[in-house]
Amino acid sequence: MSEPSKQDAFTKVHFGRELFRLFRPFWHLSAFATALGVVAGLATAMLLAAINDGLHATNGVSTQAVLSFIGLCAITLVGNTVAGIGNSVIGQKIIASLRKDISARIVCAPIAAVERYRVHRLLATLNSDVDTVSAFTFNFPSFAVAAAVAIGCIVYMVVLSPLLFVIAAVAIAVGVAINQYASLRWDYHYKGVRGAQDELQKQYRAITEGAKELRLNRDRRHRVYGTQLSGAADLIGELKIRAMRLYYGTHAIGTTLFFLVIGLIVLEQAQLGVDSRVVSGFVIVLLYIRGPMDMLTGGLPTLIQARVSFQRIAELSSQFENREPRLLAPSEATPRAAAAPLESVWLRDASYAFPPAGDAPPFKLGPIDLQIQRGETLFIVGENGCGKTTMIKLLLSLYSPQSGALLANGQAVPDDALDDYRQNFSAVFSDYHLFDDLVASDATTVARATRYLEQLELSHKVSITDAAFSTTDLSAGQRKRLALVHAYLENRPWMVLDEWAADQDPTFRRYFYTEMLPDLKRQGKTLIVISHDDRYFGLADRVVRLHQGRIMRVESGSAFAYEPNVGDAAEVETGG
Ligand SMILES: Nc1ncnc2c1ncn2[C@@H]1O[C@H](COP(=O)(O)OP(=O)(O)OP(=O)(O)O)[C@@H](O)[C@H]1O
Repeated sequence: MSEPSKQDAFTKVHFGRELFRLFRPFWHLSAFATALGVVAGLATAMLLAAINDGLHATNGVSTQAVLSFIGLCAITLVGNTVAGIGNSVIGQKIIASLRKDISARIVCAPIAAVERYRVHRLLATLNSDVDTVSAFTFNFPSFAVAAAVAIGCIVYMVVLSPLLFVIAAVAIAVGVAINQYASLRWDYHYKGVRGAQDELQKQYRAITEGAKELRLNRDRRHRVYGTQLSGAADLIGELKIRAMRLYYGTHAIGTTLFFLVIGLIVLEQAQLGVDSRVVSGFVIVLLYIRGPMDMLTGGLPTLIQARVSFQRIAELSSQFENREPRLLAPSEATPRAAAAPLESVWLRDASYAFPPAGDAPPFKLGPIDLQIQRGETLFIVGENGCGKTTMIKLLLSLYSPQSGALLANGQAVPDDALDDYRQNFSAVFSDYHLFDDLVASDATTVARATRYLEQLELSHKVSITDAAFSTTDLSAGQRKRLALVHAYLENRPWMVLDEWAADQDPTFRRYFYTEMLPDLKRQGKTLIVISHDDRYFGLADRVVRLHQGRIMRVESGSAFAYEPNVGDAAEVETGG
């Protein structure tokens, strides 16, 4: 569980600058709405003055006073309406842009950074932090209006009676000091809340994605629900209760201060030598100013939460710094260079080490020296955890080598060409994500997809409807075949398949190795296949064997015997 102390390590963020950045695209509307809100606020203060004058008008209220009263009412009405609508529009636009902005950072982030950050923390930022900042930005222009009204009221109080104002100012200063203390405590509590929200998100994932395991394992079920999830939920509740206690305590003190000041002024008006007209005007203003003051102090929790959330977002942004800023530029803005076909890929003395975690030494791949030629069928084999997937992530430029280099056609790939380089590859990872729709919806694509569904023996379960698969509720092996349909449709010259055959039945596995791969090879595809199926190693051109992060051997496929009938028949009969 993250404690506030851990949160202190957050990247410090300049709150004002972040706010400015968010509001900048909408500054016209924001300035207009806020200005009208301020005008409405000042008109309201003038209405108070007019009411006070009316109350003490000995010869009745003049026509001019009535007209100006009506005028002020109209200004208040229009100003408040426009400010309210304008603020809502800005709030919604900021929410949308914040969501898109953070998502863009995730889409463009280095893969290693995304893996390190962890999904539950990303989700917590995408959900709670964005909502918190949105709640604040939504209210921000109203704070500005409330501040303007409060200032208008203060000016009116000074004009009415500097002496009474000094008394009120002392009370306001005490109120501000109390609020300042409360805001510091709030900040402390809310950082704790935010840490617990990460944990809660993690446990939400555990109870949804691990539903089956939890049903089977009573001890884990109690641990996840009874200790971890409930612990996080209770901690959030506890910290929020503490913070709210503080907030309502300070709020109540503020309210009492108001009435104490009013009582003091009314009680001591004779001693203070202040006219009753001034006193009543002052009391009206003090009663009225409570609304804006409540708005300002009530916004304190939102402000503090927004500050913490801004820090979270800034932390994410700083970790997701990317050297490929154009990943989301429209395709036409990044014309595929008339690059030569990818003839060879070379991992030249490349190495990659994961950051250390815990006491165990971090895994290091390499240095590795491996060249792959176009058209080759290369099997990458080795024990679990020897670095096969890490190596293909380097080959696909999803990880950057920490030493050595990745060369395409003998040349280093510059940062701005990495995305083009990757477009040479289709991949089905062992932890693949299955998209349920097709990227293109033209008739040719749909016809090709339908053909692949037939080829992969899925057409009795899945069809294409509105450029999407009719269902993805399939068995594990069938889902993986569907992922392969996407790879086929991409029709890239290089294909990477990470233990694709692992959950296929023996018949289909044999079909994959003996029919599909050779067929792809005949089409000129370069095939990089991670495999544990040693029975089929003989079908590769080369077999690269990794051991503990290093290439142990590179052998020709012909070094492995493949006996087409004996092994397969036995496997099919015994079910693998
Ligand atoms: N994101 C990560 N952060 C830290 N360590 C990692 C990460 N991913 C993998 N590793 C470590 O790197 C090592 C190699 O992992 P990799 O996935 O490359 O192995 P593999 O050969 O593909 O294994 P398998 O056959 O089980 O799929 C493992 O020891 C693993 O613990």
